[in-house]
Amino acid sequence: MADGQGAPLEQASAKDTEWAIEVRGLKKTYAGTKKSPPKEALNGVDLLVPRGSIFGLLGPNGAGKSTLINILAGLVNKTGGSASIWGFDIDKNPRMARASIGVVPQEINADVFFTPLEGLEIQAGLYGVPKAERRSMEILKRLGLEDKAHAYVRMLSGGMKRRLLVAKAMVHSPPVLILDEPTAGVDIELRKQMWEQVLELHEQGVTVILTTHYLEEAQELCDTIAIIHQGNVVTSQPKHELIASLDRKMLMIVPDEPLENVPELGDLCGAEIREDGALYVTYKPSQTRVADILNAINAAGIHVKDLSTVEADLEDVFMQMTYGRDG
Ligand SMILES: Nc1ncnc2c1ncn2[C@@H]1O[C@H](COP(=O)(O)OP(=O)(O)OP(=O)(O)O)[C@@H](O)[C@H]1O
Repeated sequence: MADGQGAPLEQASAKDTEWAIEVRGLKKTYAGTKKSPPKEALNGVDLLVPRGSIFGLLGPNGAGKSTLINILAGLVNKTGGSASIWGFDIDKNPRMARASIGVVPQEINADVFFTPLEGLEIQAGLYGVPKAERRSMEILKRLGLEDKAHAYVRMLSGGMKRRLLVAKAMVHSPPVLILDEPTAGVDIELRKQMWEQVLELHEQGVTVILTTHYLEEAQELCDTIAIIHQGNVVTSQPKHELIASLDRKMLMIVPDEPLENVPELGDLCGAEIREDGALYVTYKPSQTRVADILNAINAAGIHVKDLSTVEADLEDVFMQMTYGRDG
């Protein structure tokens, strides 16, 4: 919890670092039981989260994301390796490390006995934030809950309850906020609202780390992405570099007459015909020029009516980095 010194975190940072989170060789093995063997959930994870980023932590079910978050939040003990939050090592300086991070959990476990304002005040007390320094109303305002400050929590909508969880994670003004599946099971409208909140927090200088199963969410929000798979980080880089590294682009070619057979294009690219008779071509931009594909299509006697390119997206990367590795 907070160290009670009231020192701004920027000044108090244990060492000058550009990283919000620095994880090296992190390991976690859950003890086995009579029925199940020990489980290696993290096998030596290295992860650097730049300050000021919106960082997406992706991975299939059971990859180890929650384990990693829970170690950072001080809820699970690591088996090996090291982790620092805002320059504070979680072993050497656990209080400052914990004061530097806010975690918004997956489940809505809103406390029905308190109003949002009371809930925030209690949370601030738990973190040792002195009364004079509490900003509960300001935080509620920031999250659009000002007029619900004195409402019964059970009367809040699902979206408001989620925002209240974010507010609670912010009471001690942590520079790093982790959102665990912030939009799981919410409708599109609420998801968009949540995205706006995340972007606003980011604009206010908060480093945001989020886990999500919605790849379009990571694509929309995050500037940096790590993919974790079977307890290892398989990639961690700026989103655009990650997508470019896939070296895969698609072309949609609409011919004058719908095609019935795939034309002979050699090994320039992969091609398939869509239901409407258009040709869908996949190629590696590092090896093949679009002009060569078009020449081959012309040579096959196909007249092109329309042409569009389709960029690879995070989903393609994710599939290659995770399921493409299995087996
Ligand atoms: N308390 C525990 N005891 C034993 N094994 C556990 C425990 N918690 C998690 N595991 C196992 O560790 C592995 C990683 O789990 P973790 O919850 O970190 O994955 P995750 O990436 O968060 O998955 P999800 O996306 O489904 O939440 C899984 O195989 C899981 O079954």
